[in-house]
Amino acid sequence: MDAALQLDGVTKRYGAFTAVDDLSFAARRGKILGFLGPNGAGKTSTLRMVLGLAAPTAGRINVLGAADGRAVRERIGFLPEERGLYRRMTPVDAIVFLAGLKGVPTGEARRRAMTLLEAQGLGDAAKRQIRHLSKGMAQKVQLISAIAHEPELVILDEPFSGLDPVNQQALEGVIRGLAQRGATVVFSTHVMQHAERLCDHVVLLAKGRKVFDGDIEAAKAHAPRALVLEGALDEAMVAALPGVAHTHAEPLEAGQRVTAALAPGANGQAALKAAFAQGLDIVRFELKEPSLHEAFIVLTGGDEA
Ligand SMILES: Nc1ncnc2c1ncn2[C@@H]1O[C@H](COP(=O)(O)OP(=O)(O)OP(=O)(O)O)[C@@H](O)[C@H]1O
Repeated sequence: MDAALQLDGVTKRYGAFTAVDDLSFAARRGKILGFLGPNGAGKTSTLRMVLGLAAPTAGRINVLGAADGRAVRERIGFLPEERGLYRRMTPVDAIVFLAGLKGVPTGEARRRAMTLLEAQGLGDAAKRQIRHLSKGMAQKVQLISAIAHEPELVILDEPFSGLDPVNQQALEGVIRGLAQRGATVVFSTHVMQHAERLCDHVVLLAKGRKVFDGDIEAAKAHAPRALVLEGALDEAMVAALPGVAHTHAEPLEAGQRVTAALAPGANGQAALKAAFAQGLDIVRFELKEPSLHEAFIVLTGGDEA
């Protein structure tokens, strides 16, 4: 199987409420999959079913050849959304203990723990009790404890939450490193910027249903590109340019900024050429690609991430 993880028609109901609705997708080996959706979309419920912490109401899961994560737990690394480690243990001891549960001999686990802690700038904190570490440091230790047994499949539930921008960037580096050494990474997030930078593939979930499955470029193609013009402009003239679907104007100190959303497939260069040909008083222009966040809003029908 080319996929490390595959879901077919997976549904999870809590009583009459459907949290995950007929969900199918696959995470290819050695790739980074972003599992995206607003709060309450069903991401955690899905990951819990993959791990075998909850049973699907319907559908099938194949994770590293097993029906759920329990039979292959030594080959999976998991960072839960709820954080917490043994507060009176040191980072090294916590990592060695958890790696030991996954079959890594103590000496080897200690060596890996020190290497990973040092790589994360936590060499000095390695032998202090976890309760004395900052929240961000403790979170890094928890991440390390999820990957010290060198799992084939790494599942991270909202790994960026609670980290400052510097540590978020460091975590992006860790995730890239995991994929470079051949691991499959699945991470959930409601922050699109991380997914946009990291993912080979994204699955978007809204209210339990999959609304998109594909690469970042394909996701972005769902949102309009825009031509942004600044100057002493007449909004109606911009709206009449070829390929412009609708416009939005904001006042500037001098003149205004008109953002013209382009119709699907419209040629932005042609619209810009026409703007100059018509003598519009343009002092600045930009052809703007949509962000994944903008695509997400279109795909979820305005359900903000
Ligand atoms: N054990 C449960 N019993 C009843 N409802 C639940 C249970 N667990 C989750 N839900 C509901 O299912 C929906 C999906 O929750 P889930 O935690 O899977 O979403 P999520 O996408 O991970 O969101 P978040 O990022 O907020 O954790 C939510 O409406 C939640 O209230």
